[in-house]
Amino acid sequence: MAADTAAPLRIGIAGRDGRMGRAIAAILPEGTVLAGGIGREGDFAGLVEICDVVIDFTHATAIGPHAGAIALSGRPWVLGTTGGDAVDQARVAEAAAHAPVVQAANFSPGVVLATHLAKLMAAALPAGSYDAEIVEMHHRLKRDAPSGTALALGRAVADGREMAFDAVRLRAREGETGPRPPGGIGFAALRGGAIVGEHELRFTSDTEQLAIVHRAFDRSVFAQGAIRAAIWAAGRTPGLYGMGDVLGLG
Ligand SMILES: NC(=O)C1=CN([C@@H]2O[C@H](COP(=O)(O)OP(=O)(O)OC[C@H]3O[C@@H](n4cnc5c(N)ncnc54)[C@H](OP(=O)(O)O)[C@@H]3O)[C@@H](O)[C@H]2O)C=CC1
Ligand SMILES: O=C(O)C1=N[C@H](C(=O)O)C[C@H](O)C1
Repeated sequence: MAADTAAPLRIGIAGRDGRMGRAIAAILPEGTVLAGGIGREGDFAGLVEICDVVIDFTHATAIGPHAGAIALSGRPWVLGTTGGDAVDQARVAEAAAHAPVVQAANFSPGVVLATHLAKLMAAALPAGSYDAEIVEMHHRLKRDAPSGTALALGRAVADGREMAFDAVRLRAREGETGPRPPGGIGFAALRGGAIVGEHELRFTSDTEQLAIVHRAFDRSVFAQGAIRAAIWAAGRTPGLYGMGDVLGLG
């Protein structure tokens, strides 16, 4: 008997009752079904078992344990959680050796393009004369800073300049900071109200400034991207993918 090709894609949401989990559940399209969802006390490995793909918007402390469960199951994982460290990222990479993993600090198409532009601009504007600074603003409940998107933009600038990001990243300024180190990439994180997500990358020289600005007006822009990534990831071979892959941009 032929396989039932009309079976809906079973999507699980880790962080189901959070801001992003609710935004995703609200717009799941035809051809998909919400198979389950969990909060912080939930059984992630159990959720993975009953789904074709898991979308994960939770907290940085969950990245490592969730990556372990994904590696064991081989199930596709769409990871939007930010705030993880290098150890978490190593666990994500390990999971991606066993399962298709789509990871993005920001699932909006505008940010995919902004990140690409950031790299091109950084390659064109000499680091010695154009100072790169990234300003982000988010709602008052955001827990990590700088945002994952701000860090991704910073990495793109470092890539464009062929520098190691950790070597040029400038951390928070306070007190007697001394002059700005040449070639550094600075960050400022603002928090307030219900702002969904704003990012601005500025290249400033002695005589001019060039900037890219992205503003998300509604979480549905991230939710749509994450759902698109989930549909794309189902049935893929293991690997660590980004939204550029999902959108066919490489
Ligand atoms: N990549 C992107 O495009 C975007 C990424 N994000 C990122 O997604 C994450 C979630 O954001 P948001 O939805 O606003 O956050 P919320 O605080 O609104 O929701 C977080 C959800 O995760 C659950 N949770 C909290 N701590 C843990 C834990 N230790 N283990 C497992 N689950 C946990 C919560 O459970 P409970 O319901 O039990 O409290 C809740 O359901 C953040 O890292 C944020 O930066 C956000 C927007 C877009
Ligand atoms: O926590 C948020 O809200 C957001 N987090 C992501 C990030 O840290 O970059 C993406 C978006 O800016 C909203």
